[in-house]
Amino acid sequence: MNTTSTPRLELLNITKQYPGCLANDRISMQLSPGEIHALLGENGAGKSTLVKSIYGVVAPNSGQFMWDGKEVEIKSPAIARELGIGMVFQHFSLFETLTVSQNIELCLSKAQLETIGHLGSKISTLSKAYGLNVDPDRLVHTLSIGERQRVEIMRCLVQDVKLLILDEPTSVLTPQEVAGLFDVLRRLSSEGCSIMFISHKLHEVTEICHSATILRGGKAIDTCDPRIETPASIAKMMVGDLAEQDAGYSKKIGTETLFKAEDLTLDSKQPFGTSLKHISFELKKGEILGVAGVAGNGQDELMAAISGEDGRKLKNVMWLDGKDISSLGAGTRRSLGMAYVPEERLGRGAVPDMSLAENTLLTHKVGFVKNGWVEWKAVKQYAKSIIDQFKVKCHGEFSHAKSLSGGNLQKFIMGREIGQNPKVLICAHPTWGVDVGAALAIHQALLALRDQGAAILLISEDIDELFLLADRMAAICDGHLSPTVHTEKTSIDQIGEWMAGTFINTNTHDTNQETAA
Ligand SMILES: Nc1ncnc2c1ncn2[C@@H]1O[C@H](COP(=O)(O)OP(=O)(O)OP(=O)(O)O)[C@@H](O)[C@H]1O
Repeated sequence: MNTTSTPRLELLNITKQYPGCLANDRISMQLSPGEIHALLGENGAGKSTLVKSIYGVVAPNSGQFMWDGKEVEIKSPAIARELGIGMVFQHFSLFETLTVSQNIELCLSKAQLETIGHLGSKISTLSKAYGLNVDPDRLVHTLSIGERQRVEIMRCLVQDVKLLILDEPTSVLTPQEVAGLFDVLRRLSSEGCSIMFISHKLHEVTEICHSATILRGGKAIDTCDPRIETPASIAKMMVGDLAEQDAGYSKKIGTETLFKAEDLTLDSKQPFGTSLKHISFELKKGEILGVAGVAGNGQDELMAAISGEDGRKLKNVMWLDGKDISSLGAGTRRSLGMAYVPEERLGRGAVPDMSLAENTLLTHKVGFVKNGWVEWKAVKQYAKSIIDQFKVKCHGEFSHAKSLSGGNLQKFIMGREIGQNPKVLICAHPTWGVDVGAALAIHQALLALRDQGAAILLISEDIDELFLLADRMAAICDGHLSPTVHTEKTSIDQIGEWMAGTFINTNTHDTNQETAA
């Protein structure tokens, strides 16, 4: 990092006012060439708004940007890219039906394309140089989340990026993918590229960042050198003292079986998807079963099969409370007491252009419709109670889902599903993009639901969180589910080996048994 030279980027009093919300309040900061700078703060503190201003997506009301010492107006992402600013969003902005190469081509100017020459070759060269493993000819809809993120990073690299902005880049990556990403970032930094890094995972900030700015309520309230701080000391700067630490929850043993899958085998609908192979497991009343796995190993397909979103009518493979639900649609399964939190919060977890109240109505199958009429008063009250309980920062139950910050929408979706008191909750990445304080609240709500007698299936790539919350653990690899084991009787190493598929043998019917442990 070169702190003596002119800053690569300097922000002077950047202010952004949304109707009823001062998202950024006179923020000033600077970044040197090669500096990895963390932008930290609670959900809704204004981090995404600030980086969107830098990338020309949001127009600030006032303030100045200095780029390599000269004032610039960043009126659009195209102008940002011309300056050498690249951004990887929290919600990826790729066209699913196009290939990797076509997606990257779309954001390049004619002049850039001419300089690059053959784009596919450039992608392959950079892919090798940075260890990104991106195939230019793959269709985006066939890629896992981790792979899509690498495409987004590649999109920035082909443009000779000088400032790379990453909005919560590690939220859905496996430990191995995070390590790979950090190698890329360190290498870019050593080559003089500045990096702005938004994350709620504070141990990552202390590991990789050279500096940090902390936002609260739209204001830059503090700065620090994360290399000499601890995750706890940074958390304190962000949200004050946390009442309770998120560690050592007691483990429970489930009682009767509420949900059962037996020999669930289902071909993937996607050409590059993962077929489910002889999956059998039981979810018991009053327990959390955690499923670890590297993205793209059948988690999405398993979720779709259990929720009924897959749509294919099966027979005698899934039971809820003893009833065969294999052929029932998603809505009917919900009305029988199942609830889901999918991985993708905008689009599948919530309809972006609908209000929070309307989004609540869509998934709540009991109590909101009487004699064919929607009971709006009850819908509004329910949406409001989630907002209050989970401290969702928004302008009320009529805010559009898309106007919420990522973490606040996640809190709302989790609250909406937990609040239905389901018998069975199937949940992917419960705390994706959620700040430390809110993650604690979500963990406690999940545990309270378990303690009330619900059965919870937790699908996640965050092993630490699985070990913290799950009573039993399993791993999914290439569409096979490992045996399950009591969390206290296993280790990260064993689950890591299962994630790599060591449990898969030729007799796949035998792989789902409870281990002797
Ligand atoms: N388009 C919009 N219209 C109205 N308000 C908005 C809009 N976009 C963001 N906001 C509000 O601005 C504030 C800051 O949001 P922002 O997304 O920048 O927060 P954040 O710090 O990135 O949060 P998170 O960690 O949850 O992603 C929030 O209160 C949010 O509700």
